Amino acid sequence: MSDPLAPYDAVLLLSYGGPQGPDDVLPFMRNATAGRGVPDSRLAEVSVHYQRFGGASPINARNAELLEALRAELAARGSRLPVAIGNRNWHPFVSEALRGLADAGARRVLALTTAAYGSYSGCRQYREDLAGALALLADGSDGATGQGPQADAAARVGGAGGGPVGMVVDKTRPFYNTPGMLQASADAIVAAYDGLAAQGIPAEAVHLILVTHSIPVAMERGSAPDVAEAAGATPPVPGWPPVREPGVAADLSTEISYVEQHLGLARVLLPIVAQRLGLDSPPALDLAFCSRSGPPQARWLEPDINDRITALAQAPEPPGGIVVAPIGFIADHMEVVFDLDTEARETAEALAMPYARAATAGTHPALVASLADLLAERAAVARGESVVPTSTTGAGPFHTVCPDPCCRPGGDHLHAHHPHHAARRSEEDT
Ligand SMILES: CC1=C(CCC(=O)O)c2cc3nc(cc4[nH]c(cc5[nH]c(cc1n2)c(C)c5CCC(=O)O)c(CCC(=O)O)c4C)C(CCC(=O)O)=C3C
Ligand SMILES: [Fe+2]
Repeated sequence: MSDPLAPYDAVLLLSYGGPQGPDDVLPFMRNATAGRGVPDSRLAEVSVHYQRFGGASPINARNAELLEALRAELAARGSRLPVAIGNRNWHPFVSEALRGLADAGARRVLALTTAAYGSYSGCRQYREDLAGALALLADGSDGATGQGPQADAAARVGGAGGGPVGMVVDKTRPFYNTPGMLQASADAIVAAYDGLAAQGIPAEAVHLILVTHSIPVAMERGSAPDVAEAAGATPPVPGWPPVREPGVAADLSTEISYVEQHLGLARVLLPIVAQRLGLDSPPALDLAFCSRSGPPQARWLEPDINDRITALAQAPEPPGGIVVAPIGFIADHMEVVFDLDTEARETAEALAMPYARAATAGTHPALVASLADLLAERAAVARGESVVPTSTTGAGPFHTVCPDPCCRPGGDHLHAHHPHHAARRSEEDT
């Protein structure tokens, strides 16, 4: 009997990676910042965050839990495919994971990222990581030589297999718009409100702030620039039929930017939260950002979560408490345990503002089920079946291969194929 995920013969969970001990912190930070214009001062500052946690990022344990939950879910659905984890910036690197799968006989791998939203960082860059790892595998050099983090990985894999391998890897689409993300986010926010209610703060008095990772403004623009125009279509509307022909990358009319993806989730999430808490109207839509990086002169998405908390606390009628919900992350990794549980909490405490941080989705069964559905959806596409992707928001991105205009890093790379747009945008920037 064929596997429900056929034609794939392995699954790869693609993630960011994090140090496993104090000695890993500096080399990990060098990998994470290499060639990305992150100043040494920021590298040093973030290294201290990791050392505060004994040099080990919680991302490794959280990803191990997700891997186990996903394995169990796929097994329960009758799949026998091996599931491995491969990271961009630390062991096991993508090249190490693919070599392991190849040595076990895999040749057609389906990759799923731990990034829920599409942008260069969360989408195209993972495809670049896969391409780099596959190039090493194809000439067998992953066991010996190479460049950058993958090469470092390769040097340590040494001879596990070593020979050239031809392998194909496909990737699933971003999954912020799946039912599992919606349900896990709603459950977590309701639980955080309940925590404040137990301290005597009624839901009506609470202000909800949704939080995600800041990215450069240029990367936000590159995440879905002028895609409606590129497709010759009207902008995305709820209920747009997101039908995709087998083998065709995307319906460009449903491609929306990184920020718009968060707002799309928020618009379906807030009424559910209100209903479950018995509120007369949904909480105000308030999206803030954490973990700003990059050089000081670069523009990143704002407001920063700390600035937002300060502004609320100093408003004429401050809320009775705040719930901070990190919908941008699916697990409690460093951005969550440091930037939110440590820094933002201190900001709130200094202003005597009651603070509750909503849980991340983690291994919420609804999320794990949606991730398994996503793999099944992509496998059906690979088999040539016509598939209507599930979307709680009515919009994408649904692509599994970035259409040319989307998921661009921004900056000089933005609009490389649209010089007239580049000119217009640089005017806007000045
Ligand atoms: C959109 C996005 C996600 C969410 C999607 C996804 O999950 O992929 C994400 C996740 C993560 N980011 C992480 C860690 C870091 N991110 C950095 C730097 C950067 N992140 C960026 C964006 C994102 N990052 C960007 C545009 C940069 C600037 C440099 C560059 O363009 O790459 C740096 C460098 C130092 C700094 O400046 O902070 C570090 C150490 C960890 C691991 C945490 C742990 O160890 O527990 C995770 C899950
Ligand atoms: Fe993409």
